[in-house]
This record gives sequence, structure tokens and C-alpha cells, in this order.
Amino acid sequence: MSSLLHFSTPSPSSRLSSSSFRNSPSNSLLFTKSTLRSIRLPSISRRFNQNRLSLTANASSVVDSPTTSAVDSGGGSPKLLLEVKDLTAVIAESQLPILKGVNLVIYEGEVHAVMGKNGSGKSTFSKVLVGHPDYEVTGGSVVFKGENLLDMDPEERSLAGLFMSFQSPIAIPGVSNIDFLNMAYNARRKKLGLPELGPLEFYDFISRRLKIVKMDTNFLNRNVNEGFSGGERKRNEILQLAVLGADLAILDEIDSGLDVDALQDVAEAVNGLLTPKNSVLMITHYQRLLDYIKPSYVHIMEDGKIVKTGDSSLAQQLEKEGYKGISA
Ligand SMILES: Nc1ncnc2c1ncn2[C@@H]1O[C@H](COP(=O)(O)OP(=O)(O)OP(=O)(O)O)[C@@H](O)[C@H]1O
Repeated sequence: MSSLLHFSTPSPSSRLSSSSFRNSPSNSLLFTKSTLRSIRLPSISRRFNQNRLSLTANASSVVDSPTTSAVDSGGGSPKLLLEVKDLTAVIAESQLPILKGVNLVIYEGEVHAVMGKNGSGKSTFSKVLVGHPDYEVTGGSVVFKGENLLDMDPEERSLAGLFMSFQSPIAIPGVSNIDFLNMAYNARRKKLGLPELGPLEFYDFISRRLKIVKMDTNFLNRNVNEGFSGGERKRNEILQLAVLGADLAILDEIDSGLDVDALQDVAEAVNGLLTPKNSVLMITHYQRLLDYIKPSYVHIMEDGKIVKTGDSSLAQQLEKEGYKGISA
């Protein structure tokens, strides 16, 4: 288990390269290629296979996802979670402006949907929030839970409670899902000063999380996203969210590639993870997702800006009339 390293906040000199970011299955934890190569554990998945039948639930030693459970769940008015002011960003390589002054405020317990034509900047916005190195912020501010998000490394953002499910989750050959999730989960616990969960405790914990997303245990032993269908990858992203928890989950087109039953399962899983203390920012093209995950607000993005905000009726109007029918 000694190879479970590299999870502490990287120093500025060890900032992750853009290729390592792209090779991460989610921003929940960023693995450098060398980190991934260094995973030489007596594979947890193999041990689980051996021990599975003799497992007994040890619920008392298992806690909920740390970021969410660590948050005070007492009453009071909802707190400000994310405040984006006049955010502008360019593509790092070409310096082409994509975000041209995004403003958005999210409070705890809210679900925000961002819609907009292809190429309007929705994915760029979400990737800028998680610190994707393909983009450079050129102006504005982003405050997350009272902290300047733009000052944080991608890994710090994740450990602070930001999760992003990518539009096209990538595979990590040679790393099993359960090993990956166990390491990511323990990295978070370590960050929170909690003891790490051993393999058996983690297996018990993750088994319950698998039920939330209605995934078969076989997926635990398969390499991260390797050979997964598009829908299975999306479901696996939600499993990562269910395991790691998040104060703000950014879900980029989780509905794409899902059959109708899978869409319902994934939406139910997301709804099951929502509490009055956490929030979701989801990017979607279709009203159908919003039938299952009810948004507090719907935003329309156009040419790198949010040009209109409304309630779910805005998405219904869009479905009927298209973007031509929506005037800013
Ligand atoms: N890394 C990049 N390199 C070059 N161009 C990029 C890059 N990232 C984004 N763009 C361009 O920025 C614009 C916005 O892209 P983005 O993916 O944010 O749009 P979107 O609103 O999410 O679109 P869609 O609905 O089709 O997913 C597009 O013209 C895209 O080609």
C-alpha cells in the first residue's frame, strides 16, 4: 500500500501537466502518468475477490463521503457556495477568448442547469472551474466556499469539494476501478484528518454506493472505464461522485449516451446524493434530464456568457421554440 502516494497537494513546481489532467478519469483526483505506473499494490480487487464471501458488514467503522458529511448539516439559511464574477478565459495555446464575462451564483442546496448552443462555452466554463490547464483565466473572480478558487491547483479544488464528471470520461488501463476509488477516497480522508479505510471496510462502503448507481460489483474489478460502454462510463462517473462526495458536483452532459432506463437510474442516483448542503451544476442540451433532476435555475449560455436565467419553464420553452425563441 506504500504506493498510495502523490496525493498531497502538489507544490507549484510539481503542478500537473495538461496531459496528466486529460489522463484523469475525473478531476476527483489527478494522477500523473508516473503515479499510475507506480500503482503496484497487492491489488485490492484481487484480494476482494478472495475475501468477498467471508465479508461481514462493518458499518460502524464506515463513514459517509467525507466532503459532504464534514459539512455542518444544521439549520439556518443556505450558504453561498460559488460566486463567479465577470469570468473571462482564453484557450491557453492559441489565446483565443472563449469565456467572455460569466456571472453565476450558487447557494447550497441548489441545482443549476446550463444550456446553450454547441460551442457556446459550457464545457469550457466547467473545465475552467476545475482548473483545466488547457485554459487560462484572463479576468474576473471565482469564490468557492469563501476561498479564491482560481488560486488553487486542480487537486486542491477537488479536495475542497468540487467534483466534475467529464463529457467524455477517459479510461485508465491497468488500474482497477476499486483501487482507483479506494485511493481517491483515502486521499480525501487523509486530507480531512480521518483515518484511511482498509480494503475490507472500503469494500463494504463501496458496495452500498454501487447500489445507489445500480452498478454490478463486476465493474469494481475492471480497469477504470476500460471497455465500458458510453452509458457505463457515465454511470461510473456518478459512482465516483457517490464515493467521493462533493459540495458542488459539475456534471457535463451526463445524459448523453444513456438509454432511458440508465438516464433514470443516473438521475435517481444524483437526486439521492443531493442534500440541502450540496449543489449540482449540470450542463445539458435536453429538457428530459431536467424532468428527472429538477433545476432551481436554468441558464442559457451564448458566446461565452450567461445571457438568460430562469426556472425550469425556460428549458421547456427552449425545447419547444429552440434558441431562436429565447431572447436575451
Ligand atoms: N482546448 C481547446 N482547443 C481549441 N478550441 C477549443 C478548446 N476548448 C474549447 N474550444 C472551443 O471553444 C468553443 C467552446 O467550446 P465548448 O466545448 O466549451 O462548447 P460547449 O458549449 O460545451 O459545446 P457543446 O454543446 O457542443 O458540447 C468551441 O468553439 C470549441 O471548439
